[in-house]
Amino acid sequence: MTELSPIPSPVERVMMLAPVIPVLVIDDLDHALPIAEALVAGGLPALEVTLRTPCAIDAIKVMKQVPGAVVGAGTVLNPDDLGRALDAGAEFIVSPGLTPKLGEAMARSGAPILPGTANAADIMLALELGFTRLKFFPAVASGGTPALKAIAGPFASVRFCPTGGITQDTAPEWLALPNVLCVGGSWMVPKIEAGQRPDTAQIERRARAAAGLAR
Ligand SMILES: O=C(O)C(=O)C[C@H](O)[C@H](O)COP(=O)(O)O
Repeated sequence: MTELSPIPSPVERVMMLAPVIPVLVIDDLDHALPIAEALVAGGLPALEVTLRTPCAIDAIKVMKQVPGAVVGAGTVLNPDDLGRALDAGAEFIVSPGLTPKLGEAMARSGAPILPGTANAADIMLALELGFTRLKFFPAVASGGTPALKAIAGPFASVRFCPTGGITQDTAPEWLALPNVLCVGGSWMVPKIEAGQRPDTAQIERRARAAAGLAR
């Protein structure tokens, strides 16, 4: 089994930018810039914009204007989503799960990719496709840290970004695992009610606390 290569792959470089990748649901395009600025100012440069809202693709383009931001797309469900995200300039791609069709398109794209996996079969499909840096989703519901500890046995060369149900308080247990490079989570940016502006001071504070987590 190979250990971590001394030269980090492009996706590993994204994973190492900060201990936490914020997972963002942008409902209003006007929120994209202030949210990205606050997260980057707080020390979280890698931003995952989920393709769950109509303005997500435009939000990726807007956030890329923030100096220091490395903007990726999440909730990439199929090759179409992948194409739209890459056309918008997404610098990394995250999927919640993995299918052969999506996996082959992701491998062909050559982009930095974190395919979603939840169990040994998913991880084996990812390895067949050449991916060794994976999202573990939904992390808590899929067995939490005991699951990822058990996975380290047969899959010693794989490194993960667990996401789903992780908070500022529980992130340290995950970041302490040797097969975890970073975690993903949405807790830095609370849901913004219609008509409200993002509370950028709060977002920056939460980002700074997340960026300060040890790994
Ligand atoms: O949309 C996707 O592509 C996903 O994979 C789901 C997100 O990663 C989680 O929804 C974030 O989880 P929370 O931090 O528990 O909110």
